[in-house]
Order: sequence, then C-alpha cells, then structure tokens
Amino acid sequence: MSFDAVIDVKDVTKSFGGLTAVNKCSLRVERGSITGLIGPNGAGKSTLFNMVAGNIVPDSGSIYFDGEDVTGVPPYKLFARGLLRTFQIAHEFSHMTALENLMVVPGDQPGERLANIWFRPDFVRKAEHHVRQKALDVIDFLKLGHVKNELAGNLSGGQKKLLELGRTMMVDAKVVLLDEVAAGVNRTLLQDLAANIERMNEELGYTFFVIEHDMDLIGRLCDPVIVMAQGEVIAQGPMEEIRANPEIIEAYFGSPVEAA
Ligand SMILES: Nc1ncnc2c1ncn2[C@@H]1O[C@H](COP(=O)(O)OP(=O)(O)OP(=O)(O)O)[C@@H](O)[C@H]1O
Repeated sequence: MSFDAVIDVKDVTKSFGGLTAVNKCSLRVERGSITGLIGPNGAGKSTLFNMVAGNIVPDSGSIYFDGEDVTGVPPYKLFARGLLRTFQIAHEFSHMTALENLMVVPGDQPGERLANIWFRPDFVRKAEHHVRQKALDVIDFLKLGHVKNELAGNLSGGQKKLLELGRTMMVDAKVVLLDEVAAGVNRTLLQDLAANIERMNEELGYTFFVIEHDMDLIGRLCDPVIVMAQGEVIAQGPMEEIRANPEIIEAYFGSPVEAA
C-alpha cells in the first residue's frame, strides 16, 4: 500500500518533570485523510498535538511535515507552511463581525504597510477587495451568510466553531488540527460542522488531524483512528475495528466505546 504521510511523527517523547506524557510515540497522518486521535484522559493526545503544532518542543524524536523535519519549528512558521490549528475566537476578535474575523486572517496585507497606503492606494484597494471576496466565498461555503455582519461574540457555540474552520480556509492550509471541535456544540450544528469538515476534505483536499471525545463524530468522520493510552499508540485502524476490539475497549475505556 502506498502511503503519503503529510505528518510523520517518529519516536517522539515528552516528559513533564517525572511524568512521561508521550513515550516514544510514532504515527503518521496520510495526506487527504481525516485521521482521528482518541484515548482516555491523560493519554497524551494534547501533548502530542501540541508538539505537532509547534507549541511544545519534544525532548527527543522528530516530526516531519510534508517531508521536512519541523521538530521545534514554532507555530507561526508552520502556519506559513500550511499547518494550522483551529483556535477559539479570542476576546479581542469577538468585537469584530464574522466577515471581519475572516478578513484579518491572512497577515501581511498590503494595507497594513503605511508606505503602501500613501503611495500605492489602488494596489491596497485591490488586495483588500480580493481578501473580502475570499472571505465572502468562505462565508458562502460554510453557509454563514445570515450572520456575516453579526459580531463574532454574539454567535452560537457551533457558529463560532464554523468560523474557526473558516479562518483556516482563508490561508491555503494543507493540514488542519482540530482539538475537541464538538465540545459545546449542539447536535444540530454538530452535523453542520461535520458536513463542512467532510466537504473541506473531499472538495478542497484538506487533511484533518482530529482529537475528539465524541465517538459518534469520530466514527462518522475519521479513517483511520489512532488510539493512545499512557503516552503510547496502542492501536490504529478503521473505527469499526477499534470498536470491535474488546481488549482496547476494556483495558483503556473500561466500557464499550459507544458509551465513552
Ligand atoms: N504542561 C504540563 N505540565 C505538567 N504535566 C502535564 C502538562 N501537560 C500535560 N501534562 C500531563 O501529561 C499527561 C498527558 O496529558 P495530555 O493533556 O496530553 O492528555 P490528553 O490525552 O490530551 O488528556 P485529555 O483527554 O484529558 O485532554 C497528563 O498526565 C497530564 O497531567
């Protein structure tokens, strides 16, 4: 089987004091996949994610993104290369509209440089028009047109999550890391959110790497699913296989996965 790993984690370890949160962990995320990462509380999922996203530097081991060693590369540089993590709409952004929240994502806009505003106003206007058009396209794609002029702080939990997804679409992301995207989202909007993740994956070619406690959502979206426990990868495969593996379920969830 050919395997095109867009994220390749090799033998990565991270300890906090005496506690080894991630222990010689290796895993790969295939380009174009929606890969899930599950496991009980304290399994090391967030620590692993933080290392992939550049927020934490591993003690040992390597992380490759798109074939290049990015171990210890900070998040803003990974962002520029197309590896993005969704982040909650920050307080300061809650006072901007949904549309404005999208328009501020691509940094380094020509209008941010004073010299351009003074000497090249047409250039600035065209660039802003382009960003606005892109933001409107994203709003359309996510079917958020009815709230585009609403302050982000007034959106529902699910709409905020959609907007977070939308922010990743403003730059040309190759891989999006989603951390507990279902938390605080009602069931109806969760279906919207899931449908949009699928569309971004199928229609726009995004790869997703997803930490999630909602097993229904993992089952719907993810293939493969990687299971971590006590800092190690203990299984991976399609969700049906994971669900059907009584040893994993009993040993690491203590109950059937459906009830986790
Ligand atoms: N900054 C830190 N300092 C000290 N210990 C930490 C730190 N971050 C994580 N840990 C510990 O490392 C272990 C793994 O934590 P981590 O948050 O990665 O697990 P998780 O699988 O994401 O759990 P959850 O599902 O509850 O979020 C836990 O025992 C946790 O207490």
